[in-house]
Amino acid sequence: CGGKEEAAAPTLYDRLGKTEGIASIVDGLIANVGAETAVPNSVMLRSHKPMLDAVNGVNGQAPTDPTRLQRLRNNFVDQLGEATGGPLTYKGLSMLTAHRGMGVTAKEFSVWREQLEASLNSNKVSANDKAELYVIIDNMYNDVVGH
Ligand code: HEM
Repeated sequence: CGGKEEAAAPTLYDRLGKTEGIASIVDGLIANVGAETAVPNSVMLRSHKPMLDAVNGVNGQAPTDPTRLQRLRNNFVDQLGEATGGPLTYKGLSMLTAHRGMGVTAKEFSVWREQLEASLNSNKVSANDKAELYVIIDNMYNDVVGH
């Protein structure tokens, strides 16, 4: 070596491509969830309808909260950017508070996780890095499901 500083091992945040890579994963997840809400017998539509209605407007009415999805997206990027060891700071609600009143079911969680998996695959995240991210995600299961 000989340098003054050892290079720190890359964090999961680094390996996912830093903020840009995480944003791409989150945008893919959101696109996949959005597409799933449009299929017949969608599993995700029930829980997401209030947000979709607020963003899109109902029956030709103006949207009541056009930036709601964008706020969720930015909060999610911050949350993962922090949880994977990056320099971002999550400023959103706790997972329990964010999902309270939604009554998210185990089935809904598992379909949501499939949308995440598809985004991780299209972003070419390695099996190892996916496993590490799923530890973080699955730790939140009890705060997300059943409230
Ligand atoms: C571990 C898994 C999950 C994580 C990490 C997560 C993360 C988040 C985050 C960060 C927010 C925004 C909180 C805020 O803005 O303060 C949020 C909101 C939301 N989540 Fe999740 N979520 C997860 C699972 C789910 C599942 C399984 C569903 C439904 C099937 C779901 C539906 C929603 C909806 C509908 C909102 C929001 C919002 C609104 O009304 O604006 N989430 N989630």
